[in-house]
Amino acid sequence: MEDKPMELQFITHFTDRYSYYDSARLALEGGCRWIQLRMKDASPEEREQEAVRVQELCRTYGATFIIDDDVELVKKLKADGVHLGKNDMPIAEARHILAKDFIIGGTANTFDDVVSHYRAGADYIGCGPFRFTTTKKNLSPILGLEGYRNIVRQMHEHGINLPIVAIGGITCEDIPAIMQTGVSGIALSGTILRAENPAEETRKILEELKSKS
Ligand SMILES: Cc1ncc(COP(=O)(O)OP(=O)(O)O)c(N)n1
Ligand SMILES: Cc1ncsc1CCOP(=O)(O)O
Ligand SMILES: [Mg+2]
Repeated sequence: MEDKPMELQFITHFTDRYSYYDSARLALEGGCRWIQLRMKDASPEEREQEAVRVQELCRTYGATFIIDDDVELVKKLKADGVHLGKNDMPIAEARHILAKDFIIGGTANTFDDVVSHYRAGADYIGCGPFRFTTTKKNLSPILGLEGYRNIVRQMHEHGINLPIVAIGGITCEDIPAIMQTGVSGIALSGTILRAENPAEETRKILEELKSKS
């Protein structure tokens, strides 16, 4: 696992105002150093083209570059890692393909999900949703602060040490309370892209995270 700060992962999103590439660029300009390229409705060709460009951009900024869902593309481009959910390749299979050289993140909604990702060799957990969001379809049950507290407590009780990244509907104002639950960081998209100045909003979020760590 790379030694880069895990406090903030930006998830790319295509909006009326920004392309996937531009969304990543704005987060990077604001100081985020961990980008996940997530392109749900794109063809494999479009995804690869955009991945090459965003990877280059991440290199320029010295940022970690994760690709959502696509293990083969991660291997082909030598991205830094992949994020996998319930409907994606199982983490154990991805670990077999990618060996120890790549970061693998897994989505969890329950403590049982965390345990199975831990055993399968995940490097971090994307845990959510914190609250309702329109960025992702077919959301799992909302966790809220209590959900994170419960999962973190059970992890301590079972000696499971894995970074937990909270995700889903998170805004800057939520950060103090979310970080208090014991998670390691947050992943977000919408609140940055809805801001009048996304780079400035990213900076504000990073400041808030810094003051809570
Ligand atoms: C950091 C992080 N956490 C969770 C997810 C969700 O992944 P998944 O459940 O596979 O859903 P999609 O993003 O593929 O729609 C994520 N991408 N990143
Ligand atoms: C990939 C993913 N999984 C749950 S929410 C989400 C996207 C980010 O959500 P938001 O735009 O609300 O920050
Ligand atoms: Mg997925």
